[in-house]
Amino acid sequence: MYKVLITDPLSDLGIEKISQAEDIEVVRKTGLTHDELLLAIEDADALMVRSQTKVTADVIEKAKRLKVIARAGVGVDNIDIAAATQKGIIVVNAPDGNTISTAEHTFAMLISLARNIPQAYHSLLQGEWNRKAFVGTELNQKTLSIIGLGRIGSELAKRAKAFRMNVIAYDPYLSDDRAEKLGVKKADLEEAIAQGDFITVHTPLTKETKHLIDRNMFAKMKDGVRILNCARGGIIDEQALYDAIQEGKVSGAALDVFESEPPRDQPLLTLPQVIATPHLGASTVEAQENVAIDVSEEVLHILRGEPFKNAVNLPSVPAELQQKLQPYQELAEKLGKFVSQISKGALSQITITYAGEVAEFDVSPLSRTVLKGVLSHYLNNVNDVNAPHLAKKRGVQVVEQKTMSSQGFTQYIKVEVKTSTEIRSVAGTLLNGFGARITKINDYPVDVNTHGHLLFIEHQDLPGAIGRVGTLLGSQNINIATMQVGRQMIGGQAIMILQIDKPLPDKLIESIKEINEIQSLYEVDL
Ligand SMILES: NC(=O)C1=CN([C@@H]2O[C@H](COP(=O)(O)OP(=O)(O)OC[C@H]3O[C@@H](n4cnc5c(N)ncnc54)[C@H](O)[C@@H]3O)[C@@H](O)[C@H]2O)C=CC1
Ligand SMILES: O=C(O)C(=O)COP(=O)(O)O
Repeated sequence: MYKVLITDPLSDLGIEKISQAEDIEVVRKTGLTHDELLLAIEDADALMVRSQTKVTADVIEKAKRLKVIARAGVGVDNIDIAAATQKGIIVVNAPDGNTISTAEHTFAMLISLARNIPQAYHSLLQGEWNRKAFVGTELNQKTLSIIGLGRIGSELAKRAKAFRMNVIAYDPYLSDDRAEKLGVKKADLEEAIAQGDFITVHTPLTKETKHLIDRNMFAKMKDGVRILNCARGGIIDEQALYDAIQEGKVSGAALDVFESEPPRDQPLLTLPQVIATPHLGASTVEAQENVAIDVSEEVLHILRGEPFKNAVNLPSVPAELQQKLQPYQELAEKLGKFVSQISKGALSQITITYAGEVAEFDVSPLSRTVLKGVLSHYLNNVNDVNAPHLAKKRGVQVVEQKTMSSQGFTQYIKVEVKTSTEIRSVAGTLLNGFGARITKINDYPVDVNTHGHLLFIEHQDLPGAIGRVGTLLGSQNINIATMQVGRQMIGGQAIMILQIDKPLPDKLIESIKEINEIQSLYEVDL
């Protein structure tokens, strides 16, 4: 039974499926204090949040079973991704579910800002009839500068164009083609800042975008510019915005988000030029259902070990590629597991070589799986998420290469590890109808399947050595399922790989090691 902890208000309908799943216990606890969260997270397998819950490093540290943090929305700035990654916890979000709602909310703010609707309504409620104070401005033919033309920025651009606005956009990842398709003029940041009658931000909040719009930027804007932030508090420097409004440089601002939420004693909210909403961009019935359904599905997939889509701390793998790589995943992991279990000494380098058909793909997801296989021999809780991070932290160099030489196989993967004392390698292939096979160990050609419990023995190729091992195993009632031998030359160095039905008792291992011709023995669990 998996425990899924939900600590922010999520749509009932959106979480219906996960709540009814037989292997899931859903626990909803909203409005927790930080200390209460530290307690509640301890035995949770999954945590589902919106923007309110702060999933800080100490929360992640306290979690003993946590496998996934799911953000029912887009921005993940309330989650310490680095801490989650280090612990191998997958972070997923719902990147598409609230796009339209947030774009529509931003558009509502844009019109409200242009026509002073909130201020006029407020004045009317005060018993006033003041038509002079609230003269607005048309959107028609005005320039809207969009900083960050992602999902929401793009939807906003379409709506602004329908209102006959000139839309210009700054986004370092915006291609000419996409800008053209959207009918948007691509600009650099300075241009977008200098030309906008309205400037709106739609980037994530990151180290790079924190205070992207600062005092310097305000100085470069048109006099009377209007500013919108329906993305994240902190992208715009709030103090600089306050000063720019007071100086008359900025004639109005519409804010849905704040550096600290809920804002307390926020000076911007005392200014008549500022209109604001309490982080309502994604607060529609539709968006909340969408994001809750999306992350519930992701959580179910992750807990059940099935493929999932929207991990924030794993590079995204297109579905088509994922499908092509799927058959190789098991081979990649088993090669890593095998080679690490037959190596001694401190690990310093892992070289992964791909040849044949598999080398035609982007193999980086497979390399992660190889790393997971290798490192899980040395460390607990290694997975695809934290494997590269752990390798780096331990100073293990990872080399990924492709070669033309596939050793006669249609596809071929070789994993070589270098330790402080030796170099070992294990290679394998996928055989039609037989699945993953290990085809080479060090320089010995073999044919071993990738399941169960194996003994890998290095010995001198002398008559009787193999028989003595067999006799000892038989005497202890250990059945040998399959056996492979290989040698470099008659009487020289040789290997034996025995597939046995159960692990050996320590005493028996010692007895085998005492046989004269035996040089080393490794137990390998695959
Ligand atoms: N107010 C609300 O309730 C909501 C707020 N949001 C916020 O809106 C943000 C954007 O959401 P989406 O459009 O869905 O994300 P997205 O990932 O589709 O778009 C973000 C865009 O920002 C661009 N970008 C990144 N760094 C940049 C930089 N330094 N300068 C300019 N552009 C940069 C990216 O290239 C990308 O195109 C989210 O990160 C979230 O913080 C999202 C949903 C609801
Ligand atoms: O999706 C986002 O990034 C949002 O900001 C929406 O936040 P919320 O889920 O409404 O707390």
